[in-house]
Amino acid sequence: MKRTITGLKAGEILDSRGWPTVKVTVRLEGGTVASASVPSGASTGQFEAHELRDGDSARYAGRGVLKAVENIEREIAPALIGIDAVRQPEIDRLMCELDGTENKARLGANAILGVSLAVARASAQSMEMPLYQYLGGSTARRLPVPMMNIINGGKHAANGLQMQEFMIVPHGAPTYSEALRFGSETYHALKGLLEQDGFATGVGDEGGFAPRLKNEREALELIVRAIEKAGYEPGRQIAIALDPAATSFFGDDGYALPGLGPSSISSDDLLAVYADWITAFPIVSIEDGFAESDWSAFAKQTAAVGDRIQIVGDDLYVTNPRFIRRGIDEKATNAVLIKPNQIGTVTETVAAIELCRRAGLRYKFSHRSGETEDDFVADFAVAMTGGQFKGGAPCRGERLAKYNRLLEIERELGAEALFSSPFVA
Ligand SMILES: O=C(O)[C@@H](CO)OP(=O)(O)O
Ligand SMILES: [Mg+2]
Repeated sequence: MKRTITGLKAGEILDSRGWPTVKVTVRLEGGTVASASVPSGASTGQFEAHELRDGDSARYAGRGVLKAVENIEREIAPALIGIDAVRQPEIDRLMCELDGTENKARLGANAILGVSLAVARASAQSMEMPLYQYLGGSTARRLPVPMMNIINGGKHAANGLQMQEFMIVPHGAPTYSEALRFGSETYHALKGLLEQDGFATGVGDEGGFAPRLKNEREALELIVRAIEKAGYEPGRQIAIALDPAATSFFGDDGYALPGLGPSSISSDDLLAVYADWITAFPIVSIEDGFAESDWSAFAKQTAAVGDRIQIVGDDLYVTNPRFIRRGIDEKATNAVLIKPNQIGTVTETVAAIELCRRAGLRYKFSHRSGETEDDFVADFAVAMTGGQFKGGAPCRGERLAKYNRLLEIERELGAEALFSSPFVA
């Protein structure tokens, strides 16, 4: 089969927040054509690979991506045309070298990732292989536990909650499709409770509800009630995961959580708040519980409760082996969040995961809050077998693209599909 790259085209499309993002189409000799688009975060880590924006305030308030598009067509395309699309590591390395910066600032990580994803998809397609199998090999068959964000706060909603994500984790379900059903039923039960209690049921960026609650603890109480109302056992069947994205409420005075107390609190105080919640609620995972600069607080939490729950670094590591290595040395967390656009290529994402595997760290695949209908990350999660994927609420097209793709993969695998909880019950 001929699969030499013969063409690369790019264009601007809109993401789920209505901001522009990059879509890339690759053409191979032999006729294969495949596209991929790039997501975008709101609570971004300081050291994420650089998302190139035009800065021309007359278009999309400066957030256009025409420069990234131009970089793909004028610089990346000539460098890649003629290369076999299966040579992913070489293609990704060539793009990094062409960019020439530490964080992909010149060509843009959004330009580079778009090409990297589209090349992988085209290559898989040219071999008539499902993407998860192409990326993970013929034995890839583990479906992830979905972590569904059903109450949004922080930078994803303007509702006064400082913490960003309150997720349900239906890890006690027998299969992925049953887990999705458990989660969706709980989502609807929560909507009923919010209506009953007189709260608004509008949603935030990831499709979770964004009610004006008193504080974060009330969100946890509501979720437990919703799990029970849907007929499930909190903890054993459906647990809770948090992503406070704490950098976004951290300042010179400490952590500002006005719903929980009048003044900012210290890392140790916040550690105590989490310790209290872990006892009171069935929490199995906390991501970015502290600011990305507060490494010692992560390590303290991991030492204190890391044998009971998962402590995840997201903004802390930005899917970058350099920071993950520091996390390993300092025993900062026992898990790593994986977002391909934080690092910028398929090959480097896999390298980050390999590092986690060698160090015995868990890893959790993730969407971004600004998403498109592209479902690449669903296949990627199955390919890498980490057993967990967070994709927002079970509603809205850009979130469902991933959850529904996982349903398709499950059907395709049939009796060979595996599903098991990475969490202690
Ligand atoms: O913090 C996160 O984990 C993500 C995804 O849920 O949010 P964002 O894409 O805004 O960084
Ligand atoms: Mg996060």
